[in-house]
Amino acid sequence: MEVHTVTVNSLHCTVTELSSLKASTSAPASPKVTSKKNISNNAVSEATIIERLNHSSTCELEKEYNELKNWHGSLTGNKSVGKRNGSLSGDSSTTSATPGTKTMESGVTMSSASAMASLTVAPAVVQIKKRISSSRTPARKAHRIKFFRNGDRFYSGITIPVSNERYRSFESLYEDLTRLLEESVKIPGAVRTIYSMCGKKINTLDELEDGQSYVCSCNNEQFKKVEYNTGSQPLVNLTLSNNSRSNNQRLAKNYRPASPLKNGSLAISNGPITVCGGGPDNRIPLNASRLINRDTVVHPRIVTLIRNGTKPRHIMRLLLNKRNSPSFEHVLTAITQVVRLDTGYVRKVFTLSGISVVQLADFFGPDDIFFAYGTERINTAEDFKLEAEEQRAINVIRKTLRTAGTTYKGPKPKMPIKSKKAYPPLVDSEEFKAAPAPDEQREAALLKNPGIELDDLPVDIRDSYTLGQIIGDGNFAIVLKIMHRQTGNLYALKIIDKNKCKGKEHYIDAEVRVMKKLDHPNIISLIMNVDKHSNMYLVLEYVSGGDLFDAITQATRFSESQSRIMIRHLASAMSYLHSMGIVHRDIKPENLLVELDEHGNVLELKLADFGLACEVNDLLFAVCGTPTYVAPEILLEVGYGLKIDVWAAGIILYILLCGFPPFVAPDNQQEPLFDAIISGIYEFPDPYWSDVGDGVRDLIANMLQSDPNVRFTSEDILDHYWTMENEQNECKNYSR
Ligand SMILES: Nc1ncnc2c1ncn2[C@@H]1O[C@H](COP(=O)(O)OP(=O)(O)OP(=O)(O)O)[C@@H](O)[C@H]1O
Repeated sequence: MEVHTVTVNSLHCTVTELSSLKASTSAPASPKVTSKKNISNNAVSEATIIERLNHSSTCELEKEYNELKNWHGSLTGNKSVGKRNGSLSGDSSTTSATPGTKTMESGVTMSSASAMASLTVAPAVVQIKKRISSSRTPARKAHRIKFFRNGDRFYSGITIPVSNERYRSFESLYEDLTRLLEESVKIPGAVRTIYSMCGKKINTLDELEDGQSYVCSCNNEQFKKVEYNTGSQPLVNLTLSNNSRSNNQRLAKNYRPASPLKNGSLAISNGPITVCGGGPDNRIPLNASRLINRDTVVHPRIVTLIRNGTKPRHIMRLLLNKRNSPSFEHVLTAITQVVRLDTGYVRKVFTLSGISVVQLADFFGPDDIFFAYGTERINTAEDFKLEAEEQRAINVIRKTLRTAGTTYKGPKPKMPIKSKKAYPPLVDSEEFKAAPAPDEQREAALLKNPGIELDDLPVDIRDSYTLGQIIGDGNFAIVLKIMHRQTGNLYALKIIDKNKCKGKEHYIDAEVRVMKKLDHPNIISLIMNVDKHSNMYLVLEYVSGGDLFDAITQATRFSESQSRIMIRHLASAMSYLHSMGIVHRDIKPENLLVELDEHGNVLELKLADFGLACEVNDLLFAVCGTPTYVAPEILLEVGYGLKIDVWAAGIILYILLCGFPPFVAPDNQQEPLFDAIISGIYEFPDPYWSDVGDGVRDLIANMLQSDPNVRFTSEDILDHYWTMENEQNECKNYSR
């Protein structure tokens, strides 16, 4: 017999429909379908179905259905229940259909596990189904209903189709809901009651309205009126028709309407959607409006949180940005992580004046101080009064807190002092034209100042290279330009003074060990190394444009497109390093070497100086780095890892765009600088930032996240939309 394909739902619905006709039939057990062979050989003919109809009880048919489901490999159960709203089509089948396969329309329902599954059934089933459908009383079309868990504002709910056919009693709906909720959240027992969103008890299936949401309560829990997570609305609400609009407006009476965002756009509140202005023509899809909401509302800002508890209460700050605040629920989660209530999740948030915060925009409006509550009772009279000590703490915060867009009063903050001596780059050819061959006297004179004897130079280096000018002078090393005699190629010779590194020799070993492993276009390559008694000699790839510190001093600040090139190169180098489990630990403009064009534009950037680099096998605790660029977790001594490099790169990106660092202290004093870094509070002050776009601000905010767990990785930097702009124009894709 020819085998055709329809979805398993058709079999299920046939069983369900048949069962509705046969509910009262008691008959001998039907022959069981237990194997693939049975199905394909017998291929469920019309006769078989009718036979079963006459002899099976509902429960037996259901049992057979379950056996089929268990047998069929493709029935792995997609949890999206009622995905196709009862419409059964062959396109979800996994076996190929022969001509004659039919697509069936039906208002019937499907179980969660069967939603995406397929089985082979004879086309006769279609005929039988049609016959049965026409011979029975008209059925109520399945309604798509969303269910939340009582009291859980974070659970996004589950939408299932509900019809009289599917659920012959409330008990069976309870059973299904218990099973489905258990799959995704912890529930204290079986679902026993269903409430409307206003807390009205639902007693019959007919009271469940299509496209609406309800709350499932387990055991005998009272209805909890919280702002349920309506982040994922039932499909029917994606656009507002006149009908759904009236429904929504009716329900909206129970909710505080969201504040209007843009003319005619939908404002999303924690309840049904409300329309702000305009007629039906202003309708826009919900998901689009959600984006408008997030993109227009969210900008990096620091809010102050008062944790509910015994007075004086804990006061803390949290940086909100597009990464941690894409939705209202995400902000609550971020607040939950910061305030750490004894009662767990933060479920209620109020402004200082006691207004309930119900939507994302409320976190980015005029209020920036919020009370955070869990499930505890709110004593409005007492809770919203601040004690003197609390008020003082808030005043201090207010003094230091300047949010984005504020105008910077006072002198422009300065760059820190350069940590290495700068040497003006010489015109390459001139320098070596003067000394094409080895000139011992000249070379000895060159090395005299740093106190190096010419005889100390390793033979390999003396024989192959001509020494040029000193081009760099760090804390532990000097760097000279050298030329390979045979090829005429330029290199840099870094001579590390071991005496200056007494007790820290392992850093030199690590620098060489790490550099030997590396091969990346944005990382200086190590050509050769020679270890001598008093010095370590490294022959390095040479970069002609000097370091980024000097480039910043020259340019004062860079355009977004120039900054983008640099941050891409830096992130590319970091992501390569980090993929090898190596942290640089001293990323700063002095350690970034640049190739410039004749106009001073940066063409290429390369990461240098691996003197503090090391492999990360566990959390690191050594306090090291350079103050302006040091990450808060280093200062807090809580252990750190690869993400400290991302922090430093965030500081550099900020500097590139405005010419000064985000965290500064008067007279470069370290203590207030460290306090500022630990506070995580910085700003994008006008006029320096007035022409800098939101994209790069967002990237910086993500790189300067105080919490390393939330902070971007180097890969995230490369994937950020601002970094990726105009990517085809440059950026080499390089992998190990
Ligand atoms: N490969 C190179 N090409 C061109 N210039 C270089 C190169 N390597 C280093 N320099 C220059 O030399 C300076 C000092 O080099 P480097 O940072 O490696 O020294 P250091 O003593 O390890 O520094 P620190 O003081 O951070 O320990 C750099 O800031 C840079 O200006």
